[in-house]
Amino acid sequence: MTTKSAQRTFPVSWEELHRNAKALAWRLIESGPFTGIVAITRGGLVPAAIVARELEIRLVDTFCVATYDDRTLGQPQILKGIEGDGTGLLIIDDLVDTGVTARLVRGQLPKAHFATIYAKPAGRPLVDTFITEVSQDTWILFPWDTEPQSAVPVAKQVLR
Ligand SMILES: O=P(O)(O)OC[C@H]1O[C@H](OP(=O)(O)OP(=O)(O)O)[C@H](O)[C@@H]1O
Ligand SMILES: Nc1nc2[nH]cnc2c(=O)[nH]1
Ligand SMILES: [Mg+2]
Repeated sequence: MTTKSAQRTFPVSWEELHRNAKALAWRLIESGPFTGIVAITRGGLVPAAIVARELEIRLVDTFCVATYDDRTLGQPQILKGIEGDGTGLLIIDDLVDTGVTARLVRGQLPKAHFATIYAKPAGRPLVDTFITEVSQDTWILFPWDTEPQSAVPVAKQVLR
């Protein structure tokens, strides 16, 4: 999704992220066992760490791909892939939006199980397991991309 079409933001706290990643682990129990986890960098790193802890999987690798520059969708660039067809592997990313990243990774690892915490409608058919669906015009703000700052008082925000 590009900046122009994103109309609302959905901030996610560390606590919420942790809770949702644990919920994902619970759901994935039925789809395993998995021989290892592949985190899609960078967004999949934190969710993959939590799922690896919950599923007691110590073999964790990365599939390094860059699709967005800030909020602008581009051509996905593979910086590091994974050998093989993905048999027995669990791929974790933070979300699917347009599905461009997921389509690329699935093409490389067709036998792997693909899981995300969040899914938007366009990317949803590309994910095997996810926890929360958000609308296509929502931009999810992850805790690693945000910092607390002073908020403008409500009275000052009201147009008179
Ligand atoms: O379904 P799509 O439209 O492909 O969007 C989803 C991808 O976009 C983000 O990654 P990004 O390329 O921004 O890199 P990052 O994970 O390093 O932040 C996100 O982490 C997913 O990997
Ligand atoms: N942080 C973030 N990255 C994205 N990449 C594609 N869609 C999104 C989104 O909604 N939030
Ligand atoms: Mg990513």
